[in-house]
Amino acid sequence: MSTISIHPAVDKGVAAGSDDFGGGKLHCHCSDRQVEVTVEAQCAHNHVCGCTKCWKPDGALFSMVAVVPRDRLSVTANEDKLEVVDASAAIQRHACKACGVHMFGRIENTDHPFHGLDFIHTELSDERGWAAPEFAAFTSSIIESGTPPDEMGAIRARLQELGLTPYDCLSPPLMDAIATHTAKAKGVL
Ligand SMILES: N[C@@H](CCC(=O)N[C@@H](CSCO)C(=O)NCC(=O)O)C(=O)O
Ligand SMILES: [Zn+2]
Ligand SMILES: [Zn+2]
Repeated sequence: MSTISIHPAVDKGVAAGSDDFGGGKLHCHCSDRQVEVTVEAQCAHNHVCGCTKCWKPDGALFSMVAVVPRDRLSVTANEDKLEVVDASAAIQRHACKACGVHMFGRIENTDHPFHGLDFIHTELSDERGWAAPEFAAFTSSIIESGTPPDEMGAIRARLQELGLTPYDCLSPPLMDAIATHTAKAKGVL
């Protein structure tokens, strides 16, 4: 067994989701007055992300993050505990002020390619059946959090072993979708 911890949800192998899964509730890590977010949809584009902005559980090198339609997500308990971590970021991450967990990330810029989608961490749900992570995004960015560059070879090999192909931005289909959006906005497509 590898000693590299990518993320607790994948370290023992990536479990497949369920085709008929329709969503669930996310809870923050507080023992008292937990923030609750209700998601009435299966997630899409689940991935592990090495960027410095996504919330990672203690000890994990990567976050695990997916998207759902924003109209399928609502805060159903203790919304007063939420605050936006960085209002200038494209993805505004609504975090619990007490425990620091990011409950959802929302894009308010209507011109953004992913506007209409909210970012969630499915590990915050007790339900099983969420679509599994498919790839690793922003792999090189873990260096920005202090990972020594000479460990990257072993980390990329572990990601490959788990079936999470490492990319340094998003996956090719998502990068193509972003470029298509930009090309249409410019009028060249
Ligand atoms: N090297 C930077 C990269 C940060 C970054 O661009 N993150 C992506 C992916 S987040 C989920 O996949 C992004 O879209 N960020 C927009 C935002 O965070 O608002 C770093 O590590 O910080
Ligand atoms: Zn909390
Ligand atoms: Zn990220």
